[in-house]
Amino acid sequence: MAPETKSDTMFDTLAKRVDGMRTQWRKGNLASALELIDAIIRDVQLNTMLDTTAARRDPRKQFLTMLETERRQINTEVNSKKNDRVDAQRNSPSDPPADPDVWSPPPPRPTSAHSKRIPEPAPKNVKPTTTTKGRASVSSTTNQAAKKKARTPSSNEQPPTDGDPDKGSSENPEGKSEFDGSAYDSELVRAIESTMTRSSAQNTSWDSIAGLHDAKQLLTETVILPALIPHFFKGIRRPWRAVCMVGPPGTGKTMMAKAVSYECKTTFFCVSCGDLASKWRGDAEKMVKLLFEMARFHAPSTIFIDEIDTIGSQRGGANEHEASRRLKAQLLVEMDGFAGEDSDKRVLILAATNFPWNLDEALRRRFEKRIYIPLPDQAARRSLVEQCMKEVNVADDVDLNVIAEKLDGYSGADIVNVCRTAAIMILRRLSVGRRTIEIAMIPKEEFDQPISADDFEQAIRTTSSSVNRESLAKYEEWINEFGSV
Ligand SMILES: Nc1ncnc2c1ncn2[C@@H]1O[C@H](COP(=O)(O)OP(=O)(O)OP(=O)(O)O)[C@@H](O)[C@H]1O
Repeated sequence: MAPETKSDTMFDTLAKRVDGMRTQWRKGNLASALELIDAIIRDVQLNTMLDTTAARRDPRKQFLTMLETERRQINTEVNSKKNDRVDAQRNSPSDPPADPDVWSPPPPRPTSAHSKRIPEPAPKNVKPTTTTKGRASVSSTTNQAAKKKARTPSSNEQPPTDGDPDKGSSENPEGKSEFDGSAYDSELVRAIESTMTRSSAQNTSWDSIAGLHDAKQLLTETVILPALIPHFFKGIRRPWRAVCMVGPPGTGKTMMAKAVSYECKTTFFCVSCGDLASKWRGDAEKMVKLLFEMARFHAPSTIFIDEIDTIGSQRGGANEHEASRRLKAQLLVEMDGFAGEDSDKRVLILAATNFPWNLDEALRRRFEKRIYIPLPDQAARRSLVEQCMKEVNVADDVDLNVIAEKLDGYSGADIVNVCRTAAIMILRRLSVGRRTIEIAMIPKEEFDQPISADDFEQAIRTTSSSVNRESLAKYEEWINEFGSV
C-alpha cells in the first residue's frame, strides 16, 4: 500500500468537513450548510498542497466540481423554500408574516429521501460530475441587507431602474439581499462567492493576534472608528480606503485582514492574486470587476487581496502578459472608482505582499497606507507562546521569557509550529519502544504530562525559522522609502 502523503491526510480532513456539512444539510440547516461548503470550496481552491503532484490534480478538480454541484443543490433548496413560504403566505393572508430576520428551520425530512439525493462523499476517488451553467446568485446577511430590507419597495412599486444603486440586486422573501450575477458567467460568480465570508462567520478577533500594536492602531483608525464616528471622518478626514500590508511570510497579515472584517462586521472577500493571475487568466479582468461589484453590493465589505505583487508587478516589462496588463488596469480603475463613494457603500481594500519591491508604481500609489507587519518582538513572541499553550499543561520549570528569546527571528507561523511540535513531544517520549497498538492502549492521563523546557528546547532545535534574515533589511529599506502609516 502506498504511504499516506500530506495531501492524503488533507483529503481525509476535507472529507470529514464535507460529512459535517452534509449533516447540516440533512438536518435542513441550509444556511449553515452553505457556510460550511463555502469554506470548504475556498480552502480547496486555496490549498495548493492538494495540487502538489500531477496525479492529484484531477481528483482535486473533480472534488471541487462535486462540491460546487452540491452547493448549487443546496441553493436550489433554499430558493424553493423561499418560494414555498411566499406561496404559503399568499394562501393564508390572515397569518402573521414570518419574521425575515429569524431563520425558521424547515420540517425534518425522511433520511432515506436525503441519502438518495445527497451523494456519498468520495474525495479521494471522486467521480467526475457534470457542471451546469446558469444564473448564479449570492445571498448575504450583512448589516447592509437589513438596511436594504428597510427600503424594500412594496409590490406595486416599480422595480429599480438603471440609475438605481440597487440595480443588479433583488430582495428575497426573507428580506435578505441577493446579488444578481446574471450578467456574468455563473462560474465566475461562484468563484467570487466562494471567497466571501459572511460577517457572522468571522471568528478572528484583535485579541487573537499577538503584538502588531501599530498596525492594529492604524487599522482601528482606518476602519473601526469611521464606522463609529462617521461625522468626524468627512471631507479631508475621509477614511482611508486601501491599505497594503508588507512583511515576511507568516507574520499575521491575513489574520489582520480577517480581524478587521470581524471587528467591523463587514462581509469579507479573500482573493489570492496568484489564483486570479493563473486560474482565471482569461477572465481575471472580469473577476476583478465582479469582485468589486459584489463587494459594493454587500457593503460594508473588506476585500483582502493576498499576494498583490503577483498581479501588481512592474508594468511594461518584457514578460508582462497582455492579460496581466489588462487585469492590473482593471484593478486601478476599480480602486479609483470607489474612492469617492459615500460611507454607506464602504468597501475597504486590504492587500498583502511579501515582495513589496515588485509592486507596480501606480498600484502602490493607490494604497494610501503602506504598513509594515514585522516579525514578532519579544513581548509578542511570549504572548503567542502563551496563547498557543493555553490548552495544555506547561511544566513549572518553563520560563516563557526564555523561550521567547530563543524564538527571536521566527515568524508567528513558525512559533505556532514550534509550540505544536513541543506539545506532541510527550507522544514521542511515550512511543519509544512501543508498538502502535501499545501506544493506543496508553491511559489518557499519561498524555497529560506537562510540557517541559526540554520539549521546547528540542522543538526549537528541530524547527528552523522560515524567514530569511537578509530579506528583513530589504523590507525595512522599502518601508523607509515607501511606507505610509
Ligand atoms: N501575530 C500573530 N498572532 C497570532 N498568530 C499569528 C501571528 N502571526 C502569525 N500567526 C499564526 O501564523 C498563521 C499564519 O498567519 P497569516 O496567514 O496571517 O500570515 P501571513 O502574514 O498572511 O502569511 P503569508 O505572507 O505567507 O500569506 C496564523 O494562522 C497564525 O496561526
